[in-house]
Amino acid sequence: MLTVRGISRSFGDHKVLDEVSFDVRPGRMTGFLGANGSGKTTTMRIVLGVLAAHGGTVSWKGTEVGPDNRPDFGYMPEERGLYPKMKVRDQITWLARLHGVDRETARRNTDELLEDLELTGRAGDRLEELSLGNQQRVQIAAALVHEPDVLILDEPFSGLDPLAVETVLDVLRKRAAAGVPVLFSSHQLAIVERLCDDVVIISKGRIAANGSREELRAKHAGDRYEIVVEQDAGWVRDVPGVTILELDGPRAVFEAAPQQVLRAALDRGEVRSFTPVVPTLDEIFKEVI
Ligand SMILES: Nc1ncnc2c1ncn2[C@@H]1O[C@H](COP(=O)(O)OP(=O)(O)OP(=O)(O)O)[C@@H](O)[C@H]1O
Repeated sequence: MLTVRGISRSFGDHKVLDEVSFDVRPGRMTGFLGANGSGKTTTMRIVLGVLAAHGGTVSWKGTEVGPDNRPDFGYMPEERGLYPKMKVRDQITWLARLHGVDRETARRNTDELLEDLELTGRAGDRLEELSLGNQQRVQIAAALVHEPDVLILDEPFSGLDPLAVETVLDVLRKRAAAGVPVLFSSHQLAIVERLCDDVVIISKGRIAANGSREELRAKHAGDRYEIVVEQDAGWVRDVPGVTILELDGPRAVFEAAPQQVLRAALDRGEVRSFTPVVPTLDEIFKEVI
């Protein structure tokens, strides 16, 4: 497990990170969410050791990370930094070799990744000849080719079309399933909602929410319900203690007094459905930041 504890960092007088703590668990995809400038990239750079913290620790498998025991990170930076003139396959293989991977493994890993990322047909093209979305896939291959212990990806899904998102997702899930902790930032909440096991939300340099997707949903669920009956549901507003949030013919969304509403509904006729309303990640995000 990768453990971040009490990380702080300032730039001049500006405190950008204030006691940031969270875990990235092996075998799980952890989404790192926050508004622009909330401190995601700064946190990732400190985790990677390319930027110093002014307080706090990063630990890997229970031991504080230092120059001697840094795990092998696969990093996809926000500023994509590959060579535009170099051919795709040569570039990925070369990056693997830079990480100390032997020639044969480097070639094999490169070809497997290009296949998984549906780039085999572009392997001999220069990077600059590819569309931006395909260049993005090459960046992902570059982060993964040396079989890193931990994956840290800054906005890996930005600029990808929905099919490309699925392709990249499959590749990342495969790594997570093999036991690699995967931390990635994203502004695309719908994607995070669908694919993340764990979610960390940062706001103005502080952790605003943190936990498994289900834990967060349950924690922020409140006392909200949806009922669908046969006839008009307007009577729900007369049930004592109830606050109506939405009313649309036979459907009502309301807060509080669920048992009273259900009883009153059954007295009147058939109940088509009655469910607690679980908040979306989008709603949780807006609530906590
Ligand atoms: N090298 C630096 N010098 C001064 N300020 C910096 C530096 N790096 C980051 N900052 C400031 O730290 C804050 C957090 O920036 P950071 O890049 O970590 O945010 P982010 O959450 O990754 O944002 P985005 O979603 O826009 O990528 C911002 O106010 C930024 O201006």
